Amino acid sequence: MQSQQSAAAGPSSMTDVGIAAPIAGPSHLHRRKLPFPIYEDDQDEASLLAVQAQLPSNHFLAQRPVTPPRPESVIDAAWGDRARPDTSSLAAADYDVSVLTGFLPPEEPVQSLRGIGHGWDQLEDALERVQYEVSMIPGGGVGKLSDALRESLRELPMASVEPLTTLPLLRRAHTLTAHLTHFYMHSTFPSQTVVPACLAVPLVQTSDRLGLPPILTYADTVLWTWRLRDKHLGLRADNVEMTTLFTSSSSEHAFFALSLFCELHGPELLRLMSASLDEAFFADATSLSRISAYLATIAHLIDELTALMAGATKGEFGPAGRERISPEAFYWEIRPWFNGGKWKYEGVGEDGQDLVMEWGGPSAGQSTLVHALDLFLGIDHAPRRPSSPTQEKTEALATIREEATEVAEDKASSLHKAPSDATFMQRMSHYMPGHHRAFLRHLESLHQPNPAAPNAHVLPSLRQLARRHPHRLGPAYDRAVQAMKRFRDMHMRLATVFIVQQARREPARDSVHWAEWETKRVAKEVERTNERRAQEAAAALVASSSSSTSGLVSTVPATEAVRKQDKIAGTGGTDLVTFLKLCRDRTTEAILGSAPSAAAS
Ligand code: HEM
Repeated sequence: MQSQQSAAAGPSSMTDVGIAAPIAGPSHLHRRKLPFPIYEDDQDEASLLAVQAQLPSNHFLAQRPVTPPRPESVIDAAWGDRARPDTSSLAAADYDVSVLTGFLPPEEPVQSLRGIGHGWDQLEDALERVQYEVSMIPGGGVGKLSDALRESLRELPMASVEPLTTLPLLRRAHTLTAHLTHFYMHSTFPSQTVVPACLAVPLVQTSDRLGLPPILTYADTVLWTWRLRDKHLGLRADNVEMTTLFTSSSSEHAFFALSLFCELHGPELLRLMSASLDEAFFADATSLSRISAYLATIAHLIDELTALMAGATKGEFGPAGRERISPEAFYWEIRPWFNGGKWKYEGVGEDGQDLVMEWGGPSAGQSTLVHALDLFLGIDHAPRRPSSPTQEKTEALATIREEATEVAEDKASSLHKAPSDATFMQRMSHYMPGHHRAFLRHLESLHQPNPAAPNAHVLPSLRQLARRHPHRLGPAYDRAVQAMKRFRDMHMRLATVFIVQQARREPARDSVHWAEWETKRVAKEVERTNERRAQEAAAALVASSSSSTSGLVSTVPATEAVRKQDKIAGTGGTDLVTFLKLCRDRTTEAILGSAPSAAAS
């Protein structure tokens, strides 16, 4: 285990932060002399940053939240010291990552805060009541909670964070208050816009201690929301079940279990990454062949994640191949509970004033595991330099227009806008627990010069090594990146089946979404009719005027509202198809072309 101070000084690999590598590796050889000069990447970072700064805020990379991340300084240092001894894993407390469970907590999450007092019993009771009521409402219950239950949520006691002295207790408190908040906000349709103080205050306080935003996150719905069926068998796919659901349906259970099963691959992936970085330190012939072998296993494990997702599109995944997520239930009944939004949080300001914040809902895009793989392989999601002056001009114009809209919107609220230079992946990292975000930062820092020790060796990234040794390492590197590309190809298919296709289908007539869907359908119908009439009129005009050569064929422009409605947003609020395709394309770009199948895949 490593202290925060020495981690900041820049340890040479993940092993240094406590991700001990049980895989036979040469960590005892760390004193060997470096056999190569420091490799310089040829990217012009300054001009890339300049381009990032121009991104319009509705760009896919400027994905929600628009509320800036909460500063790390809000994490109470005194509390941190008290909580640290409780991270009783073999991994570094600094990063809350375990060799045995990866980004999942090393022990079964706390299932309930009953008995710790200070109002938490009432919150647990309320969760049980609301889960029961929703489970009895056909169609998922979004927007259909009884007034009495909604009222009772508003009148809960203000739970105190005082007894939450350990990470496991805080995790449960966040999961509990975030779920209750989403139950309350989506209890009506349209949703509520004010988070009552009894939910907002403990949610914000636990969020600040965990380095999370005050909204439901991937950590609340996957990482911290499981229990073991048999306590003696330990954490494995056939011995785990999800808890704290919205609809209690088997589809919702399967949806979260899918991500959990992916996370179960975390420990092995992290060990292999760690061992590879240890070897990268030397990069001699032996090390390169070891890294190649590790990369082959990494590619195989990524393919297992892809296979899990392939099973999900067929409705058969999991240990017994029987897990099934109904795409309709996911889209119309489960997913609406996750939605974030621009909400007023009562009483959470420094002087107890209300604050308006806007956050997106949970998404597996917040999985630290996938971000770590991208960082490890050097798959770069940062915005690229515009390829032509015209494109640059278009982006600049879009920025100006966006800024004008933002100014108008800002007048109406106390909302702060996020800087537009953050990439989607960076933004998603603000939805990760603070420790995991710090882990990613640490991974990045491994390959950057340490200002405190300017003459110290900078560890080459795997990509840099593969470029330096195209014959020895290139093919293995490319195969791992190709595995990530297959993962993203399959993920796009998943998003198509579960979101794009469902958005085109009619919801159930008794669903709260039906009226909205019908309005949109009618608007589209009107638009199509108008376009057809305009074309017919133009054609008639051309036919009747033999002298006309100008071909004045025009169409009535579609209304902006309809166009906006046509955009299908992701669970975290992105323009889905464009965004996921771009993530896939960035992965393809990382392929060096060394593997035999590189060109073909
Ligand atoms: C039915 C299952 C799934 C659906 C419908 C789905 C949908 C989406 C959507 C809509 C996005 C766009 C970003 C957003 O708006 O949040 C996204 C992003 C993402 N999802 Fe999923 N997802 C599913 C399962 C998974 C699983 C199992 C993983 C793996 C842990 C995963 C990993 C990611 C990642 C890493 C991103 C960021 C984009 C990228 O890196 O390619 N998703 N997902």
